[in-house]
Amino acid sequence: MQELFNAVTVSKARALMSRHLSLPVRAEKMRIPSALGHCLLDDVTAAIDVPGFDRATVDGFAVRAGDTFGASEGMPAYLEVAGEVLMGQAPDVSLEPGRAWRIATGGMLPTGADAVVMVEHTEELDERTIVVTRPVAPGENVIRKGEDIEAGQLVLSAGHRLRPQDLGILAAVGITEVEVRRPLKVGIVSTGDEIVSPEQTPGAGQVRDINSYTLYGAVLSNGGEPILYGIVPDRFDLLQKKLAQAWKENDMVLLSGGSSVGVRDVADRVIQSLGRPGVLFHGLSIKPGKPTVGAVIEGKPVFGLPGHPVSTLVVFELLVAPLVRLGRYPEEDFLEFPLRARITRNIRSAAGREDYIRVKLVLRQQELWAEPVLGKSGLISNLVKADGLARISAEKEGVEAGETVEVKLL
Ligand SMILES: Nc1nc2c(c(=O)[nH]1)N[C@H]1C(S)=C(S)[C@@H](COP(=O)(O)OP(=O)(O)OC[C@H]3O[C@@H](n4cnc5c(N)ncnc54)[C@H](O)[C@@H]3O)O[C@H]1N2
Ligand code: MOO
Repeated sequence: MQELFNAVTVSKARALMSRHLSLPVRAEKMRIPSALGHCLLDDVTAAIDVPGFDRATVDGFAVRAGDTFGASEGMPAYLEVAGEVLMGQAPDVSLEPGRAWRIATGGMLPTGADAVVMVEHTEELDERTIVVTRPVAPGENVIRKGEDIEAGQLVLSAGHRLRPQDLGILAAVGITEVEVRRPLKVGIVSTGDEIVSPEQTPGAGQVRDINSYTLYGAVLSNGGEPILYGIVPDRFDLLQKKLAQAWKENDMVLLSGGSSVGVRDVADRVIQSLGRPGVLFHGLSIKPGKPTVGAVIEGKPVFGLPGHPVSTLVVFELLVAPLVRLGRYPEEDFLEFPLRARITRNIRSAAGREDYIRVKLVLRQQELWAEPVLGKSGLISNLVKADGLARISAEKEGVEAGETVEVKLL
């Protein structure tokens, strides 16, 4: 059979693209709540200890641990209640031996105290005396000064994408504004004489534009700024004009449809006409997603993604998402398919081609199983049913039921 594409592997495609890519790094100052999902440009170092003092992790009594050693129900330790720690204030006197201070969770330990006895392990004999029925070790029920974060410590590294807990640590060290990488602008174009916008009622032979919207969502959820350029008929001149505009106005361009080898598939030639070095590969040795065009035009990536909705999104995950997220492809050892699940049925694949199977994840007897969602790559419902993508490597001719596969959540 005639081979229509000169297909390359995903890693070869990445290497070809990387050689010519030059995505800009633009800085933007952002207040911490809105910086969520953005990438830090600089390392963040703590200027202070967090917490700035030893604090209780339980409600009870601040004590010298030594005063409780050997305490038991039968032989409790007797301690004099000398004061009460007020929240948000430093105790004004230190704790003398044989004494205890009432303290609430989060309160500051008086100097001299090195542990907290839980209120459940005490009994109040009278206003001023407690008995302690269990010993505490030094440091027990206490978060020590600097235990969370030490002054001078690196708390977040440059390039890190901010998650909810990262906003929390920035707040903890008093950094309310950070420099982040401004989202890359990604132009999205759909092509096809049969494609109409979702507002329109499709006539015979027409279908609504799906890919513009899945790609929009995919760019946004990877931290990019998507811009829709609408639907262009399969005509070289019209497509060239639209792509040239999208290329000029963005850092990256995604075209979906027209990437195969049919008479109306003009993606390859149009992209090639935009500038240098141009198309770097046409064809990926994967399924679905084979008819993919990858190009770089003066440092900016331009992709011709296959028109089938599943294929578009699979190729986006493999080749576009890392660029939107990081501005480059990750190192070889980066875990892109971090989950491991057992496949519920036999799946055949051809050697020499990576297969990406849509899967639903199910828990069976505490084990994670991946149930293939079967169906053609032209079916969007197929992707909606799936929780993730399972990868079958190029060396394999399939997987057998029960075999472990690598999965990435979608
Ligand atoms: N002779 C061959 N034919 C095809 C091959 C092949 O190797 N030899 N590959 C098939 C595969 S695999 C795919 S994937 C498609 C890719 O085709 P194109 O990228 O050229 O895309 P189109 O032909 O324009 O469209 C394919 C399909 O997808 C629908 N489509 C396109 N854009 C959208 C959109 N924005 N929203 C919803 N649906 C869209 C389009 O109507 C077609 O049904 O080629 C196979 N053919
Ligand atoms: O490779 Mo196609 O991209 O199966 O639908």
